[in-house]
Amino acid sequence: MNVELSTDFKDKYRKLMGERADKFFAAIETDSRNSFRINPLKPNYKNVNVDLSEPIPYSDVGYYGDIDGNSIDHQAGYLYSQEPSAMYVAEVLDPQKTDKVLDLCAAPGSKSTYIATKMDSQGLLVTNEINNKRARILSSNIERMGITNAVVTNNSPKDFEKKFEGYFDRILVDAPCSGEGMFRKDPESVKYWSLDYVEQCANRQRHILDSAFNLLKPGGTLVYSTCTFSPEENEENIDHFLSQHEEMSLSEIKKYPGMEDGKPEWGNDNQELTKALRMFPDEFEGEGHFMCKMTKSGAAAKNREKNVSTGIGKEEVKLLDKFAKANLIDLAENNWFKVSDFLYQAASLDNRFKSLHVLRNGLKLGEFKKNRFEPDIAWILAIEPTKLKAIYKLNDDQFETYMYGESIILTDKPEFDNKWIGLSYQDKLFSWGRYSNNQIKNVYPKGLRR
Ligand SMILES: C[S@@+](CC[C@H](N)C(=O)[O-])C[C@H]1O[C@@H](n2cnc3c(N)ncnc32)[C@H](O)[C@@H]1O
Repeated sequence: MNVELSTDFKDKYRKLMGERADKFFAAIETDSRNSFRINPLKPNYKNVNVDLSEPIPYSDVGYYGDIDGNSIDHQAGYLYSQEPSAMYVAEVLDPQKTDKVLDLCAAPGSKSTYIATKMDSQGLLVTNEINNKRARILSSNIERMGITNAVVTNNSPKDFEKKFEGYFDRILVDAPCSGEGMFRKDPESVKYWSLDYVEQCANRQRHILDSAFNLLKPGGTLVYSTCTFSPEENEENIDHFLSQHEEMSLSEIKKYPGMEDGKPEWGNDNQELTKALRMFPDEFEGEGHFMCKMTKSGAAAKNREKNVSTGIGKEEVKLLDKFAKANLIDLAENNWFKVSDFLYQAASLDNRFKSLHVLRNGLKLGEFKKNRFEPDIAWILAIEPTKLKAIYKLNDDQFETYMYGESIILTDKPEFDNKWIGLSYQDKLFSWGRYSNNQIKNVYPKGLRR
């Protein structure tokens, strides 16, 4: 790996790290180790074509190794690529199944998707990204992983303050940062780095943290993380934040071998900062990271939720019923919610979400078209296979054909005669197929085809 560290960077860290600096610079020059997660939200989730012999010690779902982004395992949401250090953030946040969780800086979604699996897709996960293009990538990752408890929003942290004061039990601020910890994974990022850039990032992070404070319930938990080494963006910022908000205090984080304490000497000599956690690549098998966990004191006020109306008319219920009778074993009403012609199983019906730019609220079931209902890819990626009347198992050639956008011609008459069937490959549901006249018509979204 060829990482050209600037003189400013080297001088700064020589001063901060003393004798350790050369070992630290050398580690940034070495290759990083890849890792990935399996997805317990999927049926038979350990049935994947990857080596699971090297588990990551602090994660039930993380493994060292490489994955193929074009494989069925990836395409059907059984795998998610995430580097080892970043995996620990969701473990530190420790979301519970009844929590309302906010991931404030969430794209592309590696931490949100981990959080959702830890919540078993229950409770509420609001996953937000300020940048629209990145928010859409976040939304597609939420879909691929079969997550049903997430509201995906595209807002600035400030936008939340209007309606969501004291709303969330747990908040993650995985802050936009100078990315020093990612230099060896993404050597291009070295080019954007400067001493001024670090200052700009630190300033932006202070604003995001202040919003998070406003949105956190008394008694709630806030996790702050960055993938950078700079004291300004880590210990200094947290020391400043604690001095501004006396209700907030740091909590201990369990440290595994190679993980280090936060550095009080880098944060105004605040000894509480030893409770924070640092990962440096010369001591830890992962990229550079900082994490800390804080609690807000006080008792939570009663949360009065006002629900929106679901917006579904009698005609639409009939169309859905017709679809369900023909293609499903059963369909129980569950938070149905209509947005223009699209039907969702909402993650939240709380009226307050009207004030935000919501890209996805829960599970997108499908679309009402003229006289019919058509199911969405999101639904097949989240559905329990036993709920479908028919699943057609594609062979290797048929899978290739389908991924290239073509229909499947059946030579024998199949056992099913319903129109919408689940398609699986290597026992993983990945798409709907529309059956008629001995053909399975291709309905795989164009953006996902090869
Ligand atoms: C470190 S990345 C998040 C990575 C993500 N948590 C994950 O694990 O996949 C930080 C994100 O913050 C977003 N961001 C940039 N400026 C922001 C701001 N002022 N407020 C909130 N988020 C911002 C960036 O677009 C970026 O997607």
